Amino acid sequence: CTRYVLVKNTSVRQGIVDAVQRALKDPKVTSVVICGQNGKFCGGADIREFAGPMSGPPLVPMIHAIEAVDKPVAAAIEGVALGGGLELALGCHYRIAHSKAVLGLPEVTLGLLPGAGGSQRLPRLIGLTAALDLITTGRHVSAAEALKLGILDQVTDNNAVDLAVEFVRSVAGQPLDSRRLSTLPCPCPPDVDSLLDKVMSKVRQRSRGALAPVACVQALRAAASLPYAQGMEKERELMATLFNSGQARALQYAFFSQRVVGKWSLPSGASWDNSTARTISKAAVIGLGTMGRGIVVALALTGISVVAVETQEKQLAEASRVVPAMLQREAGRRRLATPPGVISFSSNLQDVSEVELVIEAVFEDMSLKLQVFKHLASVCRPGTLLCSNTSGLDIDQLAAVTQSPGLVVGMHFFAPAHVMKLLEVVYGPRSSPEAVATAMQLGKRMGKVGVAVGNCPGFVGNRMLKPYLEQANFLLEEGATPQQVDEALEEFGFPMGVFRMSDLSGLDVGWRIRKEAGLTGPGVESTRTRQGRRYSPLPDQMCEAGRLGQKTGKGWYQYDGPGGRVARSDPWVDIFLETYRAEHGLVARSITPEEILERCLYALINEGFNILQDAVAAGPEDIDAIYVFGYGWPRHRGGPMFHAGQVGLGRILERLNHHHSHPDVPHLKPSTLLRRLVAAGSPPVQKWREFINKERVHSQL
Ligand SMILES: CCC[C@H](O)CC(=O)SCCNC(=O)CCNC(=O)[C@H](O)C(C)(C)COP(=O)([O-])OP(=O)([O-])OC[C@H]1O[C@@H](n2cnc3c(N)ncnc32)[C@H](O)[C@@H]1OP(=O)([O-])[O-]
Repeated sequence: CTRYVLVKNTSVRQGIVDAVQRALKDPKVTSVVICGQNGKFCGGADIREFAGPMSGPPLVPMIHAIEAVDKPVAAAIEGVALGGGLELALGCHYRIAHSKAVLGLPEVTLGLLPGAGGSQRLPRLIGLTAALDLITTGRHVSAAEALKLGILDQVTDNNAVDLAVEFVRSVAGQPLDSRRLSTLPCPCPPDVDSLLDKVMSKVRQRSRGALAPVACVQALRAAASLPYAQGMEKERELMATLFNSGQARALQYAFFSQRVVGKWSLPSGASWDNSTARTISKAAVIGLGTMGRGIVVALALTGISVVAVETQEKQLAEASRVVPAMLQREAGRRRLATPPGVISFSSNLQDVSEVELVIEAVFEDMSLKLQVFKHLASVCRPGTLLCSNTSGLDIDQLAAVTQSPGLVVGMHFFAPAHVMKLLEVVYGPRSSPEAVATAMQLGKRMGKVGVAVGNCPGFVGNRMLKPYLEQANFLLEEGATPQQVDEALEEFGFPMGVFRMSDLSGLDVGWRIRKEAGLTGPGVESTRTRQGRRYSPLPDQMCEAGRLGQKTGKGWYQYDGPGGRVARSDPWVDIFLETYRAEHGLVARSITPEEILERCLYALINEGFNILQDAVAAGPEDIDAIYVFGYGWPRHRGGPMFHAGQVGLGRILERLNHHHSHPDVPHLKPSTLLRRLVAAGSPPVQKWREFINKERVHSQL
């Protein structure tokens, strides 16, 4: 057994082909081990190669050639064997892995299917049922699970390559027929058709218009019912369709966006690679409402010691009971043996004096937050980082009441905070790079997708949501029903339409904010114009009627009672809307799903362009990651800014101009950046950052 070293990513395929051929010809070689370099087997195909023509030997014949070799070939898996990497390992006769290795076929998450024989070999190895689960979800499995499933032959805590060498030597000369997966039948349960139908309907329901999960089931149906060669033909056909789809491009863009946002930069020039983060081991959370409790759990799961402070005794008692159970549950879900962090509960703000970082999570009220920040500034030791979990208040105003405004940032979590992936890290004009770096690193430790954003009302996510919600309300005024609006958005791919979502989160949240902004409340006239802009008082009137959403059993829909989850249309709402229109002299018209999507989505996208123009987000990827990870934007549509590029910037501009010129919809004034991008020939989304920077230098924005 001779070791051949395979070099460099771009030449990996050629390297494997050459090495296997040499091994075949060399009579001294009795067996072969394929391994990776630097402790990593293979993360799969290079996704960046998908944009252009593929060079080098193609993967499928290469894997067939390995499988056909008449000397035993083992894959020694360290680190990862994902996608094409696992498919390569499935072409080997044996698979030996290190206990920390991770395996999977995540192609579905990139809008593809395992297109190098994975959809045909894996079910032949582990059976149709288990293969359906792995391939349609794309989930990663540990070496221990892979061993149990039968993907691996052996797992070791020691050197996997050494074990694989020893192993293949021991089996040299033994027959290999039963080890060539392409020659085996696919183990299926007796009711195979009903299983496939069930999985297909589950996948269709879960994926909301995504093509890849459906194609994965089709490929597995072929594995279950056709000989290997015909199954491969089906895999090839399905892969060709997916490969050229807009969805695959969107999902691959989303994969890279998630990584781009980690490489944050601030307008000052500070960035991830020139700023140092502090390592936090002791933190505090102030306020143990829903958000505070989730944040405590998210911190404790990283192993950080947390002081959890709540001044209201009743709330504190409840949190002390509920939070440890939440932690236990979440640790179980993440398969952590014991919850690592230590939590101490307190009603005394003085107890945060020794921590390195505080996250304030009290009620969304500026005067209350200012009070807490003043108190923290006097209690905490100098140098403590002070963070606010605000969803849109001014970070700079909070920083101004502390001695070290550079150490203040926003950390905007999304409910439930221990589950949702998004974290907006909000920097004010005085926030130091160190504070931003620390918050971003802390987010990463918590498993979040952190996005650094500038300080403005609503930051990025909620600022874009405002015009989207406004348009949804205007559509009700003009003749749509909540169901029509929600159905159009859900058909687009959102898990929930805007009105269902509003019922879930509570209509009173926005009501309180509008009251604070002087837009509604006692003494404010009930007109359709407020502060010089079109305004819909519909949601305020719903709140005034006590319809706050699911918690009151009634909102835009009716529910089985307070806390009910199943939304049913409510004739009360229809009468309410008719009465409202009559009072304001509005004549209901028929509104198409296309108009609903244009009005809601293009309003949101237009605000995204304004945000880029104002440098509140560093690039379109930041906005897209925020919407995919925090606002339910369908991942297979990339994100709002990517979607704008797919639709065509010229088309978006034309439709915004059209709606803007409508006398009753004066809100949709196209952003200057959008106009300039269209004038510049609508460059692809990957070029916008560069374009914006150039425009800024030439003072065009
Ligand atoms: C015929 C077709 C056959 C086949 O069925 C198709 C496939 O295999 S489809 C593929 C199926 N495979 C997958 O879907 C696996 C996708 N990859 C992963 O899940 C994780 O990256 C991995 C677990 C491997 C490492 O996680 P980690 O340690 O946290 O590290 P990280 O995530 O931060 O990445 C580090 C850097 O590597 C980059 N990069 C990574 N992978 C790829 C790639 N495949 N390509 C290109 N680039 C890739 C990544 O962008 C980043 O670049 P940068 O410039 O430094 O920002």
